[in-house]
Amino acid sequence: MVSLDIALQSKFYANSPDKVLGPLSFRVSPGEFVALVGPSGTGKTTLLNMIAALETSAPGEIKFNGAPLTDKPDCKIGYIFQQPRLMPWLTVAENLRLVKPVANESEIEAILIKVGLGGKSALYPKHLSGGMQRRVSIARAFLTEPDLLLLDEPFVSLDAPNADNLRSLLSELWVEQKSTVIFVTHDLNEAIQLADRILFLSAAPGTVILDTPVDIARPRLPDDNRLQRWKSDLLSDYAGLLEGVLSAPVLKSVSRR
Ligand SMILES: Nc1ncnc2c1ncn2[C@@H]1O[C@H](COP(=O)(O)OP(=O)(O)OP(=O)(O)O)[C@@H](O)[C@H]1O
Repeated sequence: MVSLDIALQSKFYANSPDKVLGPLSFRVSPGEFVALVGPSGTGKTTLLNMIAALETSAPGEIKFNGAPLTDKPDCKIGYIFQQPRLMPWLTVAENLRLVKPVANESEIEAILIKVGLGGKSALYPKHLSGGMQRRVSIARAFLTEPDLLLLDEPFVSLDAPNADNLRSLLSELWVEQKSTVIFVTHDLNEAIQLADRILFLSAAPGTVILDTPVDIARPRLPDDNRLQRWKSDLLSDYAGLLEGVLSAPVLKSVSRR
């Protein structure tokens, strides 16, 4: 588990004059599950990439346990992308070993059993359904027991039962491993179900316009009335503030649910 401190004035890409992010300042405590919700193009993926050192940041803008991020962060980071990104020419076990070459067969099988894929280690991605491939990507992230887990809309475009199953699986693994989590989503219901705290980002350039704890005791099931009540209260308390965020095209369907 790590704490994460973000303090950045601005983020630009070299090939564009437009500011993507900033100013942005927040802290994530060890073991905390934070959801980032915001309109499309507000820099959420950019921020995750900066935290994972896949994108440049200035010295001191990102700190793990109070220490500035370096090219090789000295904490284990798991990253689950929108698409599973499995190597099609490698088996399930070989895909998992990409992140942990020393993992032995029983370790691989143990994590596959946890994600409901026991006995599937020798299969190739093309033999798996879309939902199963996402399970492999979750197994790959948790195999390293990450201190910090970054998730970028991992359940988008899945059918509702599959997405529900994978959210439960994510919650179980998080409770077990207690990684610090940053979860990007467009789905407010999903954020409320999973997160300890939600940060709402403005339209680009992304800044935090609302930082709210989700004070609902766990476990939280998707059809739990407390989630809907909490959402209604949030939307009535902060209607004006969140209007821009929740009326963005990609979020419209969510706020109607
Ligand atoms: N490598 C890059 N070079 C230049 N501009 C980029 C690059 N990557 C992203 N951008 C731009 O930065 C802005 C933020 O993109 P980003 O993908 O971080 O937003 P996002 O909030 O994750 O969007 P979405 O919710 O649609 O996934 C966009 O305008 C995008 O076009």
